[in-house]
Amino acid sequence: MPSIFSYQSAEVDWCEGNFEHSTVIAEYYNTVNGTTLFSLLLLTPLNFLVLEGAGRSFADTKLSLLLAGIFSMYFHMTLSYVGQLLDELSILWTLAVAYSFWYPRVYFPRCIKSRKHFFWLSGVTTVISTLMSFIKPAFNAYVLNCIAFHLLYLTWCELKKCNDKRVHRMAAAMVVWWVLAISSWISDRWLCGLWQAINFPYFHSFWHVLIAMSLLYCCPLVIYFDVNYEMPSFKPKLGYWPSDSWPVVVPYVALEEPHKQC
Ligand SMILES: CCCCCCCC/C=C\CCCCCCCC(=O)N[C@@H](CO)[C@H](O)/C=C/CCCCCCCCCCCCC
Ligand SMILES: [Ca+2]
Ligand SMILES: [Zn+2]
Repeated sequence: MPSIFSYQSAEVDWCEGNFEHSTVIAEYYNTVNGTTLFSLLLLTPLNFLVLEGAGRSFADTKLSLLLAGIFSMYFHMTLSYVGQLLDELSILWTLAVAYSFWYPRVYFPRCIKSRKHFFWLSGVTTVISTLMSFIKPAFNAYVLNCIAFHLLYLTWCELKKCNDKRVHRMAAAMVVWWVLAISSWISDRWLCGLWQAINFPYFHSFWHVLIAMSLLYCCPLVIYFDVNYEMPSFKPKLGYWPSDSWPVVVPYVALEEPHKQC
């Protein structure tokens, strides 16, 4: 019986052929583009600096994003059962951390009276989901992807209340990247025979880059809404570095000076 750490002991094997470019790395392009995912995920916490400047710390969110990137690379390198679980559980816990810290109070269920209570609710749900993850890891990835639909719904609710064109533009970019990402993920899962027939089984590696792009737009947006709710004396502003008109840009959120209270 193979060890849970051994190569190819995972329940899932992505469309890309194994060990075609290296004897150590099972899925070469998925791992390499996992590195891109990792690098882009490293860029997202730069947005948190503005909040740290305003006296809040987000070490947990940054750490969990970092771990998600590292475990994704380990999973594709080994295709081991442990790699698969680490990959999925790190995403689950990143989502749990993000929900605990960033979920706007106005959307709390009625029975939840404070962020501390919501924190406990997220914690208990995540621990139960973690235990259930061991039952059928291949199914977990579908459940994790469904959480994006809830994020889409929340974005929609927020956009209805917001007239700032920059916010609508950033949300549109986030959704476009996500649609491209999820299409790549699904097509790798469901149409692998077709991609192998045309010798192009690389859609999962595209997913890595595309979902990271979506998160790059998602982070400033989440912080924008959070500042509006939690720090009403500050005015958040969305922008693009180095400039709006460049073809390749890094989205960011900035805080304008607090309004003077007289
Ligand atoms: C201000 C901070 C807010 C941050 C909120 C964002 C929360 C980010 C949560 C998770 C990070 C995801 C990192 C992606 C790692 C992908 C690794 C991977 O590819 N794993 C696959 C196997 O290699 C696995 O099959 C994938 C499973 C599904 C992952 C689903 C992730 C959902 C992330 C939701 C992103 C929302 C983007 C906006 C949607 C409108
Ligand atoms: Ca494979
Ligand atoms: Zn992957």
